Amino acid sequence: MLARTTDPIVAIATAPGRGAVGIVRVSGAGLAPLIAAICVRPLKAREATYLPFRDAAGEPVDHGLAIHFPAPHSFTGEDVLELQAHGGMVVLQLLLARCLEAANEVDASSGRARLPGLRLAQPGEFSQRAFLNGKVDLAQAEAIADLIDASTEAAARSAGRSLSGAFSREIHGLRDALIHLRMLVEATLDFPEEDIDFLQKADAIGQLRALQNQLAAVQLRARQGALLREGIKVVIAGQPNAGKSSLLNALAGAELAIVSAVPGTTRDVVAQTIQIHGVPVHVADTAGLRESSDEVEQIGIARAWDQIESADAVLFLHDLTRADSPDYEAGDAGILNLLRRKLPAGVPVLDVWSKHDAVAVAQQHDGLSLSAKTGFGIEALRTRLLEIAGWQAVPDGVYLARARHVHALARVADHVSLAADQLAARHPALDLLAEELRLAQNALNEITGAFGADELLGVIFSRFCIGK
Ligand SMILES: Nc1nc2c(c(=O)[nH]1)N(C=O)[C@@H](CNc1ccc(C(=O)N[C@@H](CCC(=O)O)C(=O)O)cc1)CN2
Ligand SMILES: Nc1nc2c(ncn2[C@@H]2O[C@H](COP(=O)(O)OP(=O)(O)OP(=O)(O)O)[C@@H](O)[C@H]2O)c(=O)[nH]1
Repeated sequence: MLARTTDPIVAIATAPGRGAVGIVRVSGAGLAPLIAAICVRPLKAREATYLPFRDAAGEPVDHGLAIHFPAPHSFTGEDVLELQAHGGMVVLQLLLARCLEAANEVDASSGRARLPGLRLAQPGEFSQRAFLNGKVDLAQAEAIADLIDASTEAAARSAGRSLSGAFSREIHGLRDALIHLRMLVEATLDFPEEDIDFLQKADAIGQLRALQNQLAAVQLRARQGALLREGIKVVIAGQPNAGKSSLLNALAGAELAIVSAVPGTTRDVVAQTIQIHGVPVHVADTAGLRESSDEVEQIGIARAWDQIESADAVLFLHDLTRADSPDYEAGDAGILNLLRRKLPAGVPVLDVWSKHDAVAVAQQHDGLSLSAKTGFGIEALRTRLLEIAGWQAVPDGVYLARARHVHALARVADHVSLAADQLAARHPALDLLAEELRLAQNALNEITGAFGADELLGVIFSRFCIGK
């Protein structure tokens, strides 16, 4: 875990490797003495200045652009210095080392180190400071990481939406509605002579219902967003030669796994992430399941079972060309039995009939028939996978939410629903009602990272006159 500190920090901000430009970024308080040591000229606030970056002997390490963002108007809210140099790893390492060295040099005018305590930043530390200094809330800070990690364009777009605060604004809207309700309930508690009529007059039930609708809409979008971020894991399983590797290749549109008529070709797991309408689907091709005396094949089969046990969905392949052989069918039935026993409840197993092109008369089977060779049925499978994933296109787009947000929202919904039960009761227990609403707000606050009960008190006292 990242501890909360205010030491000055430095890091290479750009990706490792070669690039046209690379950036070394420093954040902390009072960077002026450091800037004076490295930059040959003073820097104007938030203005790029082209100059040599000097080493201890005054020799240029590189020529580049330096920008000083004085606090609080920077990414972190602290003083930030950016050295935008040429993007070679050695150059950037030299600049990084130069920053650490210059920080420890004694400044002639003050007799102190130029930037005492400058150290390498830990992962996420710049963003953590942006959060601690109120530049972004927790959901936005997470969106920065998600934007960088986005594996599909849809995921990147929705992370961008969260970063700009669209998700946080929805959470704030819910929070305001909750605070308003709590205010009514707490006032009723504090001034018992107002009793339950007061809640009725204020249409507390109507307000709670509106809140529930609003919450359901946010939950839907957050769930879809979490799906875009995390995707689902689909495992292709079946007997040897069923066409598993061919199906993976057809879905991926590339020759990833070896296809051959020799049963037992695939040994290791071959995994590939494909996109279906922007949803990342992590597909794993596995070794054909059968009794085997081959040691390597046994290891492959054990790995196949490991994959199956962590799947969100299993595609079970049946070879149509062998479907009328009783032995083959008995083999499939046996594996399916085992599969259902090993899989956690709720994980769907989709029966997929392969090699549709190779049979003269297409028999009717439950499930999906397809041909990896001709592509027949592949689109239908992709659509089916999206359904299994629970994907729904949401108008106005989704926010790139995390499982954490989805869980927090579910807890909010639970508490709000318990509050609704109380309110609907003939004799509502106001203290329980107030407590459920308080817990709902706490769960909401976990999403944006806003805590503090004073917030609520502030609102109550600003709107209610105690003398009333
Ligand atoms: N060169 C560079 N590019 C970058 C970053 C960076 O740190 N350096 N970023 C790093 O992630 C992102 C941009 N994030 C930033 C967020 C806020 C401020 C900033 O100066 N905020 C001030 C002023 C805002 C304003 O003028 O409106 C502030 O919040 O007060 C800068 C970068 C992406 N591009
Ligand atoms: N006609 C036809 N043949 C197919 C199709 N899919 C796979 N095959 C053939 O079936 C054989 C086995 O295919 P693979 O994809 O290697 O099967 P697998 O299930 O991965 O096999 P193992 O690695 O042994 O578990 C190969 O000869 C493929 O060419 C298809 O859609 N149509």
